[in-house]
Amino acid sequence: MTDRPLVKVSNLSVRYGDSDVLQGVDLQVAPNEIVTLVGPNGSGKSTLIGAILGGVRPSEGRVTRRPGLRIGYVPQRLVLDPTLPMTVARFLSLPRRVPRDRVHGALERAGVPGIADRQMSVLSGGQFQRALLARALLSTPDLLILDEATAGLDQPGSAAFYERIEQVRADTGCAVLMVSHDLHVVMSASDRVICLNGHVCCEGTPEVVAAAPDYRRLFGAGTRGTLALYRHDHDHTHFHDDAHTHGPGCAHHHGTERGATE
Ligand SMILES: Nc1ncnc2c1ncn2[C@@H]1O[C@H](COP(=O)(O)OP(=O)(O)OP(=O)(O)O)[C@@H](O)[C@H]1O
Repeated sequence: MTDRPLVKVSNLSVRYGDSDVLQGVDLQVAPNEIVTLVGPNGSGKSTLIGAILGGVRPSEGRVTRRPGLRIGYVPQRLVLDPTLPMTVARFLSLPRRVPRDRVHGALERAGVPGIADRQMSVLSGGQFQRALLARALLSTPDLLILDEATAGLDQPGSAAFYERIEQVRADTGCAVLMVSHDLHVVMSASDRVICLNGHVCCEGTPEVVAAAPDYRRLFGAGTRGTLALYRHDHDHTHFHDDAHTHGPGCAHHHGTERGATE
């Protein structure tokens, strides 16, 4: 296959002190796919992202990035001093000066073309997150990584943000790896969902994961309605019941299930 993975995580374990936060995690992100990581609080999602970004050291296993891979990262939050005057354009030009037309191009791609001269401190939550998205897009990433990028947005705001992410993927061809708590909202925008709880509990298309016993055990069964509510464009014609799931304590997973969202 020519579609060499952008990132390959192999048998990754991370330990903090004597606590195993991640155990035997395998994961790949292929070019152009949208992969969503879900999992309860403390299940190791940010740690896994940190290992992929290179800031968290594995205690076992490894992370392989395709040579020359450009990653754009959108953090969960960024706290700026509200008394510090800073326009969006200037924020995008930190730490390196970026030509004005590239700033405008990135803001347009992020869905907020008109905010370049506004102060960062007056942006709405959704605009602020899009400014962060625009900043991540400046490097024309092959892989966009978002860690709970919609924290603080309401559900319609989150849904709009994820639609924009899909648009960015369509326009630029980048792959997307995102962490989200907004399971119901985000799942319809994902090619593949990976449910993490220290290990990979289950993975597959959104439908497969939503139906998986491990997912339902972790998040309850009442998600289908909302999942359906935020579905858009994707024409899923069938449901599977054969999720790639594993019982609690299982530290490995099989191949991935793809293709239902094409
Ligand atoms: N630098 C660190 N030192 C020690 N323990 C840490 C460190 N970073 C994370 N942990 C612990 O590792 C576990 C996993 O944390 P992590 O932030 O990866 O989970 P998460 O799934 O992203 O959680 P959340 O959904 O709440 O953001 C938690 O118990 C956390 O306290």
